[in-house]
Amino acid sequence: MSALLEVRDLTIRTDTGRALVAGLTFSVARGERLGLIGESGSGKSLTTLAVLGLLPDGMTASGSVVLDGTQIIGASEKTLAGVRGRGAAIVFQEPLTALDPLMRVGRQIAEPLRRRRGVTGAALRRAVAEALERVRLPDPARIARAFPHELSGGQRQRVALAMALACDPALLIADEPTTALDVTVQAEMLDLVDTLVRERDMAVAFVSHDLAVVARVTDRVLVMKDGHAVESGDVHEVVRAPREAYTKALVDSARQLESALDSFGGAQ
Ligand SMILES: Nc1ncnc2c1ncn2[C@@H]1O[C@H](COP(=O)(O)OP(=O)(O)OP(=O)(O)O)[C@@H](O)[C@H]1O
Repeated sequence: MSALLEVRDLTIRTDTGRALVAGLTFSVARGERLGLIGESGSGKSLTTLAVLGLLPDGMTASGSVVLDGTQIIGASEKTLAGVRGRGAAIVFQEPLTALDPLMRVGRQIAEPLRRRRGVTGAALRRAVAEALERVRLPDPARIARAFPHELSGGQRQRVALAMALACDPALLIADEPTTALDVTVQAEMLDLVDTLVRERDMAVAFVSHDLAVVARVTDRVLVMKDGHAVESGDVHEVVRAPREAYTKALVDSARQLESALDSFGGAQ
C-alpha cells in the first residue's frame, strides 16, 4: 500500500531564492508515528506547513508532497481545502495561532464539522461536546461557551487538539504542541496525544527540538539540520546509537537535561 504522506525532494525557498529546506525526502505510512527533530531553524516547521500547503506568503515549494493521494505542491485552494482536516490537521505550539479570540470555542470546533462533514443542529452540538470530552476537558458545556482567553494554556491546547481531531484526520501534525506549557501540563498533553492517536490508529508527525519528547510519542525519527535530513531510523536505535555527530549532540543534551531534572527531583 502506498504511504499516507510521501515527500520527495522537497525544497522550500524564500522570495529571494534562498533554500530554507533542501532536497528533503521522507514518508509516513498509515498509522505510523514519525518524529521530526532538529535544533531551532532547521526547517521542521516549514516542512510541516508545506505538507498542508500553508507556507507563508512569498515562499515557494518544489519537489513532490503527496498527502493521502493528493499532490499538495501547486494544488488549488479548493483541492487543499478538501484535503485539510481529513488528510491531515495540525496543532501548533501556541494554540492561540489556531483559535479565534473573538469566537466561543464551541463554535470554533463546530465550524469544521459543519463545513466538512455537513453536521448541523442537535447532532452538531453533540459532536462538539464529544470532541471536548475526547480531549478530557471537564465540563465541556462550560468550555464550549468560553472564549479562548477565559481558558488556561493547557485547556486551550486541548481545544486546539479537539479542533484538529474533529474531522478524524489520517495524519495529525503536532508542531511542538507542549513547549509553551509547564512541565506537568506538558506531560499530560503528551500522554493525551499518545493515547488518542493509538486509539484511532492515526499517523502522527511530531515536531520537536526535544529528543526525549519525541522518543515518548513516536516510533521513527527524522533528524534535520539546516534544512536537510541528516539521519533517520527507529527512535530507540537513534537514541542508543546515533550515527551522525549532530544527532549525538542532540542525544547528549537530552541526557544532560534528564539527569539535571533527576538530580533536581532528588534534591526535593
Ligand atoms: N516567514 C519566514 N520568512 C523568512 N524566513 C523564515 C520564515 N519562516 C522561517 N524562516 C526561516 O526558515 C528556517 C527554518 O525555519 P523553521 O521555522 O522551519 O525551523 P524550525 O526547525 O521549525 O525551528 P523552531 O524549532 O525554532 O520552530 C529558519 O532559518 C527561519 O529563520
